[in-house]
Amino acid sequence: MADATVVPGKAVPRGRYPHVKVANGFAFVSGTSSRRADNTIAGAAVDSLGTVTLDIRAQTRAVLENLRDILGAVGAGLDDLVSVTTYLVSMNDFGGYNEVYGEFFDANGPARTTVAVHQLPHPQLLIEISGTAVIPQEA
Ligand SMILES: N/C(=C\C=C\C(=O)O)C(=O)O
Repeated sequence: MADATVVPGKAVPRGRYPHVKVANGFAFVSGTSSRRADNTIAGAAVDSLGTVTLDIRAQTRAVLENLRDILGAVGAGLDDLVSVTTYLVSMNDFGGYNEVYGEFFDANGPARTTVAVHQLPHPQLLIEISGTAVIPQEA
């Protein structure tokens, strides 16, 4: 059986897909950004002149916190992730991303793949992460 969940209080998916799908004890989390429920983007600031400042560290932190919240909705957490795939718009952001990632995980964390992509679904997004977790079973 597979259960699809759109998590209340999180940014509404901008397409016909769930935040997370549960199947056979695994939680498959859709690509997740730093977008907030009000559609603003953590780690993106626009000043009065319209100058946009994007912060990979803030975006990475917000993405991982969003993943944590989405996993929490299906009884899992970041520690239950077994695999993640990270999409960066620029490998110039790899250092900042990697630094914050290391605050959340160590070498016992999920298997990880990081790739650069041409674009993400909003011009202010620098990073998106998808992942798979094993949901802890109650004894
Ligand atoms: N996962 C997708 C987009 C995510 C965007 C966001 O979280 O802001 C998708 O379109 O497949």
